[in-house]
Amino acid sequence: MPKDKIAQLLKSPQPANSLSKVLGQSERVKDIVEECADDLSSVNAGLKSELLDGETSPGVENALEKSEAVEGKVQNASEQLSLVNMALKEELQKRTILQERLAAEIQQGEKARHASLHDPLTGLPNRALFNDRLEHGLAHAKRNGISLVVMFVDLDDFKSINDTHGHDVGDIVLKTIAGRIKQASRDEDTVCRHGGDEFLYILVEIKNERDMTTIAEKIIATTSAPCDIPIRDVNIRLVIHPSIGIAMFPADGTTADSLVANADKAMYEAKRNKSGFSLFSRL
Ligand SMILES: Nc1nc2c(ncn2[C@@H]2O[C@H](COP(=O)(O)OP(=O)(O)OP(=O)(O)O)[C@@H](O)[C@H]2O)c(=O)[nH]1
Repeated sequence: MPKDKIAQLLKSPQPANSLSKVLGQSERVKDIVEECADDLSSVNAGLKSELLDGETSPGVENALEKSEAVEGKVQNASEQLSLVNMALKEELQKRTILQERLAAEIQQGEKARHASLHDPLTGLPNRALFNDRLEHGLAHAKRNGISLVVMFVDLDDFKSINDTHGHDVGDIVLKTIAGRIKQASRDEDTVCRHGGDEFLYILVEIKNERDMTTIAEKIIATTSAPCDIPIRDVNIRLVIHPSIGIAMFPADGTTADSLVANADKAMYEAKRNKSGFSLFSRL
């Protein structure tokens, strides 16, 4: 279901709420009618006892007949109202169940949408969402004549962590590093898990090479901070270094594919040289 439709559904007055208001009003009317029936009943009982005592004026018998007829009608109305209110209650229950089901389905749809666009291990956007954001970012950059940067981040010797300490420790390291890079990024930028130990980072409106360098150094610093991981009563300290390749729109590529491919090439250069990061424009 489209997002705006879901928002509209959630904002619109809940049908069960308005029905519950109607039911409340109807219950109050029923109470009043029942009160009237009781009042009439006691008036009529008084009139009857006067008739039996023979202390009546000539019109009383007539009045009692009419009043008893009204009492019957009011009682009937009260019974009818009881039936109406019972039907309203049933309808209210049905609508409440439907509303709950709809809310659960909307929530499930949202969860499925989130799962299809995010990496289950790190919670970061996945490749599909990254591609979408990159296409949008490029369209925006082209329209406004501004820059956009793609950074390709790959962890060095990550395989040895899995091999030495096991896959579970490798997973904790990936989650930790993902969280750190995400925390170091600006809200308007996108960090995604490209797969394995690779992350992609889209930065918008980077003004110059010095800014790119500063950000790359920040990612290296946050990634390389020691990871303390408790396993089976011992604490192990791991230090992971990244290699980062940087490609900038429009100088290093004008399409999503070319920017990612060129950032990847620059990353390999950084890995080869053990330089931390490398700019595609300098290869
Ligand atoms: N724990 C864990 N490991 C993963 C996951 N996905 C991929 N890997 C492992 O990540 C490792 C990636 O290794 P590579 O990038 O090929 O090699 P590397 O050791 O990092 O070496 P360089 O990249 O050359 O520095 C492989 O051993 C994969 O099995 C994951 O979700 N969890």
